[in-house]
Amino acid sequence: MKTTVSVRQVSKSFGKKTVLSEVNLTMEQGQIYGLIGPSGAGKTTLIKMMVGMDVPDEGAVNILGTKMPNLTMLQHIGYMAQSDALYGELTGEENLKFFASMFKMGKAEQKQRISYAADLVNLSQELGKNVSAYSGGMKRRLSLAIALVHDPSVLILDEPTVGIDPELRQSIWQELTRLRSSERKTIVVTTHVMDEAEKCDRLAMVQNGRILTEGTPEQLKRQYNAAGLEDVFLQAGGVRP
Ligand SMILES: Nc1ncnc2c1ncn2[C@@H]1O[C@H](COP(=O)(O)OP(=O)(O)OP(=O)(O)O)[C@@H](O)[C@H]1O
Repeated sequence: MKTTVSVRQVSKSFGKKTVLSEVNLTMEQGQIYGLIGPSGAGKTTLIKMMVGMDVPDEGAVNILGTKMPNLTMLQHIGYMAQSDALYGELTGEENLKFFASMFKMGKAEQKQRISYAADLVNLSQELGKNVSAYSGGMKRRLSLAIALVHDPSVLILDEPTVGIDPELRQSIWQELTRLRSSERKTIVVTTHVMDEAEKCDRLAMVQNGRILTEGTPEQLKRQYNAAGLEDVFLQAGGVRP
């Protein structure tokens, strides 16, 4: 197995508040890796370090063997932030073209990738509309399409399915699973939804900037003798005995 994302002894504070404390994680090619934990646990801060938008005070994050932040790595990383960074006055298609143009891609490939990404999130029929007229769910879908448009080998998705209806959520997860299995992508995803956590190959439970526990969903349930992941989480966090 090839390690694609490596987080080593990462600590981070904002002022006096310690947000991450000696975090170690290893993610591999062909793996969906879930980060779960309560609001404010430090998941987004960790993800921003993977993307290179923030730097650790201590420790290091490596993506595909390269220490982050590193601008050239952006070609290999697809990032979907928690809040959508879209141009409202442009159409969906223009947004996709704009982001695609930042990457090395021929015209024909760009067209094919835009059509694939828009199809995947079921937006093909809406691409001509200005994004300011999109619903919240449509904006999330467009953000996901943008994260995928340059065919990155590492996908980092911060709560990708918030505001997306159950049917599309299911088809997005089907596609994430296919990208993992057929294209051997590494997919890092944060979620608050336990049935999405069940679909991950491995999970890390984050609380107060520390990794409480880590493993496959099955391992975690066995370790805590729990029926479901929610129970594991409550036990690991000391909420339930
Ligand atoms: N730039 C910043 N300056 C100061 N504090 C920050 C900054 N960014 C994050 N924090 C704080 O760090 C803590 C962790 O935030 P983070 O966004 O990483 O949590 P999270 O686990 O992603 O939460 P959620 O599930 O709600 O997205 C919070 O207390 C937050 O207020």
